[in-house]
Amino acid sequence: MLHRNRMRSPGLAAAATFVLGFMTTIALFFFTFELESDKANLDFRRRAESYIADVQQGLGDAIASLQAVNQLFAAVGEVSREEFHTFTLPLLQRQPYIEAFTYHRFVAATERKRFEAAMRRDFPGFRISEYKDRGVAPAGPRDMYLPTVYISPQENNEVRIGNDALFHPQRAAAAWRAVDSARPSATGIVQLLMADNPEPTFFVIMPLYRRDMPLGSPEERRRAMFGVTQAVFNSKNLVSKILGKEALSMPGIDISISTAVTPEDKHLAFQHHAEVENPDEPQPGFLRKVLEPPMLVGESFDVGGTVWHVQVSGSSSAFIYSHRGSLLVLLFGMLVTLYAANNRRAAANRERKIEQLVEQRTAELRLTSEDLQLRQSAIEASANAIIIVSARRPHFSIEYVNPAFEKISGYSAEDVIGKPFAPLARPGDDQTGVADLRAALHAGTQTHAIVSQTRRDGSQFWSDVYVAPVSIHSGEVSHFVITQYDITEMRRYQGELEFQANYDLLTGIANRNLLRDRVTQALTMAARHGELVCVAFMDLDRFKFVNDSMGHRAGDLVLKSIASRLKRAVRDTDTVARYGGDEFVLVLPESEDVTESAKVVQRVMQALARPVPVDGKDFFPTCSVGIAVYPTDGEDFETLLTHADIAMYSAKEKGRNNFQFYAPRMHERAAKRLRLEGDLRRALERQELTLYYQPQVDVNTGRVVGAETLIRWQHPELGLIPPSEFVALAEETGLIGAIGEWVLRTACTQAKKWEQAGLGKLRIAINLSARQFSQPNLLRTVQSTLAESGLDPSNLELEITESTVMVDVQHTIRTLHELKNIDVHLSIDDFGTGFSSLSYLKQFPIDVLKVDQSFVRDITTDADNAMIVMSVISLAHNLRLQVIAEGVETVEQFNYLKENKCDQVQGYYFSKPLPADKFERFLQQDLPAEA
Ligand SMILES: Nc1nc2c(ncn2[C@@H]2O[C@@H]3COP(=O)(O)O[C@H]4[C@@H](O)[C@H](n5cnc6c(=O)[nH]c(N)nc65)O[C@@H]4COP(=O)(O)O[C@H]3[C@H]2O)c(=O)[nH]1
Repeated sequence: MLHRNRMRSPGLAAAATFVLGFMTTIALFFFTFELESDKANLDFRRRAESYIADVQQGLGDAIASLQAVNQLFAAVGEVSREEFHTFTLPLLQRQPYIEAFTYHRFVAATERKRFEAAMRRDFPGFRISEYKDRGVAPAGPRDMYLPTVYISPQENNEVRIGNDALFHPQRAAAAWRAVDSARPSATGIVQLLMADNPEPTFFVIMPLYRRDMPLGSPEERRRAMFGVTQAVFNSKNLVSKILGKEALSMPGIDISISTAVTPEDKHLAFQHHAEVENPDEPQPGFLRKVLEPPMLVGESFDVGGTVWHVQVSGSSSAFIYSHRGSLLVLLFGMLVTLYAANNRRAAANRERKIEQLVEQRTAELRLTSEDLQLRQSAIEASANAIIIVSARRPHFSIEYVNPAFEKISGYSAEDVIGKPFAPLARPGDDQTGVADLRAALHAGTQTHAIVSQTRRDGSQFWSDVYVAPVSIHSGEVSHFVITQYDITEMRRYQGELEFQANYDLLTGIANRNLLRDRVTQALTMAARHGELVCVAFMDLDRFKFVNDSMGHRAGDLVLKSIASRLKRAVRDTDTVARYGGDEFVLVLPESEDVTESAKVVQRVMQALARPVPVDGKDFFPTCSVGIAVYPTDGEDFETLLTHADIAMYSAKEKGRNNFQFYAPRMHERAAKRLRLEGDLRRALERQELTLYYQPQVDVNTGRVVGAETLIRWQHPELGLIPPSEFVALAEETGLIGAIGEWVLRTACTQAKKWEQAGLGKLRIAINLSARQFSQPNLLRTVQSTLAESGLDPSNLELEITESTVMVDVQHTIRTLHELKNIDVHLSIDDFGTGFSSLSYLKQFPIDVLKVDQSFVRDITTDADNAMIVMSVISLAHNLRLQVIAEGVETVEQFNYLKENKCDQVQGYYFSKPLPADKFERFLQQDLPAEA
C-alpha cells in the first residue's frame, strides 16, 4: 500500500515524466543536432570546397589572363605600348582583381645604357630603378635587370616604369623560376616597397622567349628569354572578388588563404572573419563550445609554383543558424516535457485524489456496510415492531416488517408486505390515534399515537405507534418508518395502577383517594347549587373478632360481601368507599334534607344486616354509623370525615348497630376517647390497671366456689374506669394482648396466693377477648402462666363470649380442645346473646355455660327470659355442663335460679366485684371458703 502510494505521488510521477521527457528531448535534440551538424558540415564542406574551388578557379583565370597577355607577345612579337594597353585594359576591367599587367625586358648590364637611352625617348630621365628608402633610385649594378617597360594601367603607375623586378628577391626568384620552367610563376605574398598601404600582393610572372630558339632545357630557355609578362594581384581584392560579396557575407564562415614559396616562407594572402551578427551577444559558453566543434576545410594547390593554402572554418554563427531545428526540438521538447510532467503531476494528483476518494468511499462503504448490517441486525433484534411503508405507493403499502412485528401481530412478513398498514386499512376505525396517523402520513410529518390493533388470532392489543418520515435521496419523503411498542401489558398495568390508586383492591369500591375526590367534587357542586352532602362513616361491629378468629380470608369475604351490598343499596350518584379495615364511607350528594339521608343510611344498615355465609355458617353483620352533613358539620373533606368518625364512635357507644348524626358535643367524647387511648398505652407500665374479683357462689351450698376477674383502670385523673370504657379500645388498638396476659398472670398469681394463704381452692374465671382467643400463642401463654404461678389448671376458668366462639367454629373447637387438654376450665360467657347452635355446642369441650345477665335481669318478670334461662339450664345439663347465671341482684332471681337447678350464681346479690384485699376479706368474713 505504501509502495503504491509512493508510486502515486504526484511529485514523483511528474519527476519521472520530466526525466523521461527530458531524456527523450535530449536524445531527440542530440539526434537532430547530429543531423543538423552533419548537414551543416556537409553544407559547410560544400560551401568551403566551393570557395576553394572558386579561389583556385579565380587564380587560374587570373593566370589565364596573364597567359593571354603573354600569348599576345608570343603571337605579335614586338608589341607596342599602345597594343599592350589596348589588349590589357579590357582584361583588367573584366578581372578587376588584377591590379596591373606589366611587361619587363631582360636587360643585361651591358645593354643598360642603350636600353635607358631608348626608353628616354618616351620617358625622359628614364633609368632602370629600384626601390630604396621608400623611394625610387637608379638600380644598382648587377648582371641582369628586368625593368618594367609597359604597365597597364599606366595612369598613376608611371613611376613603376623602369623598376627592376630582379631587385626584389621574391620577384626575381619567381622570374627565374618562370624562365627556367617556361611556366607561369608566382611570388608569395610580398610587400610592395613603394606602397603606402601595405596590401598583400603577389605577382605572377610568365616568361617570354625569342621565337625559333630551343626551349628544351632551362639553359636553352635562359638563352631564349627576352622578357616576362607579369600580373600584379592584390590578394585580398583578388579573393574577395573571386568569392564575391555573398560568400564573404556568409555568417560563421572564416576564410584564410596563405601562400608559401617554401614551407618556411608562408604569408597570409587573405583573411576573412565572419561578421558577428550581434556583437552584444555574450560569448559562447562551455556547452556551446562542446556542441560546436570547429568545422574546417582546407586545401592546398599550386599557383605558379607557389603553394596556396585555402582554409575555410565554421564559426558559431554558422552553428546557431544550423542548429535552430535542434534547439527548437530542445525547446519544444522541454516545453512538451514540462507540459507532460505538469499534466502527469495533475493526472497523478487527480489519480491520487480519485484513489483517495475511492479508498475513502471504500472505507465508508465498508463502514456503511458494517453499519448497515449492524442496523439491520438491530432492527431484526428489536423487541418492538418496526414497519417500513412506502410513501409513494398507494395506501402506504408495507415494504418491510421485522420479526418483532410478526411476533406481536401474529402476521408473517408474507402476509403483510405490499399491503396497507393495518390500522389505516381498517375501514370505519374511528380511533383518534388512527386519524392522527393517517393525517401524519398524508402530510409527510412525524407523529405518535396510541391505537388498538387486532392480532391475526383476532385478539386486541394496544400499541404506541411512532411514525417518522424518511427520505432516501431527494428531500422528498419516500418512506415512513413506523415503530410499534406493544403497550398492552403496560396499559393493563397502568390501568391496574390507576385502579389501585383509586379503588380498594379487595372490594373493588372506591378507596380513600377516590373518596376524597368524590367528596370534594360533591362539595363543589353542593356549594354551587346550595345542596347538602351527607358523609356517613360506617364501622362494622365486631368485625375484628371475625378477622382475628376466622382468619383474614373469612374477613375478606365478609368485607367483599358488605361492599357489594353497600353498592347495591345506594344510588349511582352516591359513592361507597372503603376507608380502611372494616370502615366504609357513604357519600350522599345532592341531599335535600338530613331526614332523607337518614333513610338512606337506615336502608343501607338493613341491607347489611342480612347474614353473610362464611365457611358454612352465617355472620350477622351490623354496623355503627356516624353521619356528618355539609355545610353544617364541616365544609371540607377532612372535617366532614372526622366528624362522621366521631359520630360513628358515638353510635358504637350507644350499643352499636345504630347511626348517629354528628353533634358538637360528640367531639368532647371523641377527644376523651383519644386521650384514653393514649393513656391506656401507658397504663400497664404505670401500673394503673388493677383486678377486681366477683365471687361465684354455688347455688346449692351457698359457698364461694370461684371468682370472676374483672379489670379496672385506676386512672390518675379520671378515677376508676370500668372495662366497658376501655376494653373495646384495648381490643381495637391491639393493647388487649399485653393487657390480657397481665390479667392472666396477675389473676393466677393471686389465686395461688389465696390458695397458699389457706383460703381454699378457688376457680379463677378470666375473660378472654375475641382477639386473645384468636391468638395462636394462647395455649403457650396459658401454660407458661400456670407454670409460673403454680396454679392448678383446673382452678383456671377461661370465659369466651358466645359471639367469639361462633365467629370461627372450627378454630374455636380446636382451641378449646387444646385448652381442655391441659385441664383448664372453659365457659361460654353471655350465653343466649349470640347465635350458637346446639350442634356446635356439643362439639365444644366446655364445662360451663354462663347465662347472660340480660336474661337474669327480668327473669322474675319476663316469662320469655325466664323460659330462655330455664331452657339454657336444661340444655346445659343435658350436655353435662354446669350453668352459672350472672347479674343476680335479688333474692327472687336467686330463688328462681335455684329452683330451676342453676348450678352457680354471681351478682351484686352476693357481692360486687372487689379489689383483691377486699375480696380476700370477703372470703374470710362473709362466706367460709371451701377448703
Ligand atoms: N348490673 C349488674 N352488673 C353486674 C352484676 N354482677 C356482676 N355485674 C357486672 O356484670 C359484668 C360481668 O362481666 P361480663 O359479662 O364478663 O362482662 C365484662 C367482660 O366482658 C368485660 N371484662 C371485664 N374484665 C375483663 C377482663 O379482664 N378481660 C376482658 N377481656 N374483658 C373483661 O367487661 C365486662 C363488664 O365488666 P364489668 O363492668 O366489670 O361488669 C361485670 C360485673 O361488674 C349485677 O348483679 N348487676
